[in-house]
Amino acid sequence: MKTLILFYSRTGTTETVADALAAELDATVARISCRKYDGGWFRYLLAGYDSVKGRLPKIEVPDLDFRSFDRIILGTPIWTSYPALPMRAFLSGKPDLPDHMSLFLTFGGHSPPEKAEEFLSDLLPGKLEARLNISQKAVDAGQISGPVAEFVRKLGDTH
Ligand SMILES: Cc1cc2nc3c(=O)[nH]c(=O)nc-3n(C[C@H](O)[C@H](O)[C@H](O)COP(=O)(O)O)c2cc1C
Repeated sequence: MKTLILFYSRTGTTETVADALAAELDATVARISCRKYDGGWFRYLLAGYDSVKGRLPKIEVPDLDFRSFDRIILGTPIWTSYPALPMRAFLSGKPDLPDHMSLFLTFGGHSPPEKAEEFLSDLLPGKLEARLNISQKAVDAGQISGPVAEFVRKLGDTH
């Protein structure tokens, strides 16, 4: 099964999970970039401010034919209880995505991930096949192999 993992990551946490999933699934990994929020504290504050306002930024998306993949797994951090703006900007462009979509979120821990999950799933066609929420603390502590294995198992159950 040809799998794409498409993620946004400002500080590397979501990227770590993307790489771990890619290794398990033999998947292609691609990154959505957004220069506006790259950097230190000022960019962090700007990201938070824009997120509260719902101000979608300009992003760079890899030039890929998304329909050529059997399934896509989207990965994003949570910002102000919502999916990070670069992922929201990507989906608001109504990309032509396959029916088999899954999702993973990373978060700092001060908000439950369900709201961001529902927000994203409303922007996607069809039902999500598998979901994974993982805290930055777990990623930093290297405690992701269990949740990653569980997510991969769920994906396997759907095909
Ligand atoms: C602007 C901004 C807002 C955030 N808001 C939340 C939040 O509402 N709830 C939460 O649990 N974590 C929040 N976080 C923490 C991130 O979700 C967490 O650190 C994430 O793992 C970072 O992923 P990354 O390293 O891939 O960018 C926020 C981070 C940023 C930069």
